[in-house]
Amino acid sequence: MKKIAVLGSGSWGTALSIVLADNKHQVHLWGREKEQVDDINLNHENSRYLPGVKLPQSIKADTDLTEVLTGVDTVVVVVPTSAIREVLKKVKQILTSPVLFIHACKGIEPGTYLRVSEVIEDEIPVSLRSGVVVLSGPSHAEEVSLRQPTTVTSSSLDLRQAEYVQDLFMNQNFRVYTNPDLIGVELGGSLKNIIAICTGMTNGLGYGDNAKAALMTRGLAEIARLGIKLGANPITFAGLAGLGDLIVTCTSVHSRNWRAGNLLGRGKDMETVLAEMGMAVEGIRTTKAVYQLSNELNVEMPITSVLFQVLFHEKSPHEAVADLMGRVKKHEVEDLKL
Ligand SMILES: NC(=O)c1ccc[n+]([C@@H]2O[C@H](COP(=O)([O-])OP(=O)(O)OC[C@H]3O[C@@H](n4cnc5c(N)ncnc54)[C@H](O)[C@@H]3O)[C@@H](O)[C@H]2O)c1
Ligand SMILES: O=P(O)(O)OC[C@H](O)CO
Repeated sequence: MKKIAVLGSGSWGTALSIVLADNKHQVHLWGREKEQVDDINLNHENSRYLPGVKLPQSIKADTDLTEVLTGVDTVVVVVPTSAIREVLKKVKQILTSPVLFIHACKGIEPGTYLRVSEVIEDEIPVSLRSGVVVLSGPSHAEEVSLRQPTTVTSSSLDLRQAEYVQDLFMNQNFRVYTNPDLIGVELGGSLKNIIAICTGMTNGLGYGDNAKAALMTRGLAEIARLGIKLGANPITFAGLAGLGDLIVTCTSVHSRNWRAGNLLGRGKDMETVLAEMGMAVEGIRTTKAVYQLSNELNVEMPITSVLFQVLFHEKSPHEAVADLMGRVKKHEVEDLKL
């Protein structure tokens, strides 16, 4: 049994805490909202993010970050990527000895184009980290919290640390594979959100499964194209952190990215959509980062590019579809550049 700090008491931080508590680890969950922390401690529920789910009584929540970090050597970071730096800056003020950072976030930082493991390395001095591991894959918090069968991937530059994380989380409902391709695993988990917004949007426009399959397939081609350029192993995109997560996010009503896209497709504006969601929609920031990065690297990403125009330059979803369908003719496989 280990004492583990989980930073972020939203949907995914809470669901991962359930997995760790089921594995008999002592979970100390940090949340910034007192109301939520009290709900977890007193009612053993997180009714704002996972209504109706009973949490193991062993999970203790706290708003005091120092308290949560005391005596731990393993820290799971599960806040939206927009909050990562802010949280890490607080963490490094508190730590006095190195900890293993596990992150379960899916996004790319606009401006720097850094993956979350790179943001951790950027913010946390070597003297305060013993390693960085990502846990990613097709996993909706709503299903994990009900202990439904789920498979994910643990990845790190140090395979032994990925295996350590595999052992921490793995149980009969939650199967964890390892993959040494940190770049591919982080990119797969982040970039699928862009495509999920698009599939939600086409559903919102009234289009069906043909459009969804087209976006997922051609979306995977452009994810792989950028990934290969950045040094990822192309095979990773056929695995859990690639195709697996693309499927689960593009086809599920649980997905916040899909739902946000769906509302946009139904004609709602971005401000209304974000207010209605009230949860992290990672794909929006990631679209901006990836659009800019792909332009800098001269990697063709037509789906990301039209979504960027919809999200940030008021292109209508109808026009975006017309742009994609009216592109010059192409060879399919040659276009993959694998
Ligand atoms: N929800 C899922 O099913 C799921 C699955 C896999 C990965 N993820 C990833 O996990 C990450 C977190 O997503 P989530 O679903 O838990 O989001 P969420 O919207 O459900 O919850 C976000 C949590 O972060 C907290 N937060 C926001 N800004 C903060 C800040 N500055 N300081 C401290 N806390 C802050 C919020 O209070 C909230 O508790 C995202 O990168 C997401 O892509 C989510
Ligand atoms: O709800 P989403 O769209 O953030 O997706 C959640 C997970 O990333 C699915 O694996």
